[in-house]
Amino acid sequence: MAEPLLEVRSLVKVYGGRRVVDDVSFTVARGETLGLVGESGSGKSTSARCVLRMIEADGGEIRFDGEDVLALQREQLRRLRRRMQVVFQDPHGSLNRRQTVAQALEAPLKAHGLGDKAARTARVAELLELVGLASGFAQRRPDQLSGGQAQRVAIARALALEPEFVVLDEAVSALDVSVRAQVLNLLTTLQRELGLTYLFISHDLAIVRYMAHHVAVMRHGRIVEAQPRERLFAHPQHEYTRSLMDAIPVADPETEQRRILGVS
Ligand SMILES: Nc1ncnc2c1ncn2[C@@H]1O[C@H](COP(=O)(O)OP(=O)(O)OP(=O)(O)O)[C@@H](O)[C@H]1O
Repeated sequence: MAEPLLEVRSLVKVYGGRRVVDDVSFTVARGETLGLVGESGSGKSTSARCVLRMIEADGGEIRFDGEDVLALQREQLRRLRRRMQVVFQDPHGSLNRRQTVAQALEAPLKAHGLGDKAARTARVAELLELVGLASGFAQRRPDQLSGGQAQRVAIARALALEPEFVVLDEAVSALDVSVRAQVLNLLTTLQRELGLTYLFISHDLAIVRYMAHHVAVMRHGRIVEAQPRERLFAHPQHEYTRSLMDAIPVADPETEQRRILGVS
């Protein structure tokens, strides 16, 4: 494995006396994608939120580029937040209805005091191009965007501060199948071009297979199995992983890829 950008050791999060994240450990190599897969409620999002310090962990250790994330104070945390971003499932829900696309993309730049108005406008144009949207989208509002377009805007916003690491939390789950493929391909291209590292969260093992270099399977707050993608699919070790595989409608990888891509 390449050098890890993110290392999570024995992470614990407790809600109402229940360990919803229970001794979770994983690493994500720089420039690669770790797929975190498991049924709803298994603790995937909670683990990611702890990594991003959106919520506070109750135990364990998180290292990002060697830095002790859980020990960071305000100003250090602010610097770290530029380097780690997240894209959520609901593209429209994550955008402010009253803001134009340009305002949404400028917001993180303003929040970090980056550039003057002209520089920010230029950056907005650059970001739109990066995610395959024409410059005219800058003046649209969320209700004038399709689900796929809105998710491209959410991705552009996540990239505004040039992060190294992006959490994609069910980022394509709400999209139509054909649009889903386009957004997945966009994410792959962005990873290659910008050297991004992804934590790709999904309940859909078929999509994880398409995206991830390594896969960690989560159940009831624990990682039951973690392997390089090829090995996991060739030799699943855990019964639960096998049951997730059985739930994939088509076992043949080529047919399955066509299903994800929405081509028949
Ligand atoms: N703020 C909270 N307060 C109480 N319980 C919570 C909270 N957030 C999450 N949980 C519980 O923690 C468990 C793990 O939730 P989590 O969202 O991490 O799972 P998940 O695998 O990401 O599933 P999903 O895809 O449905 O979000 C669930 O049982 C959930 O109900």
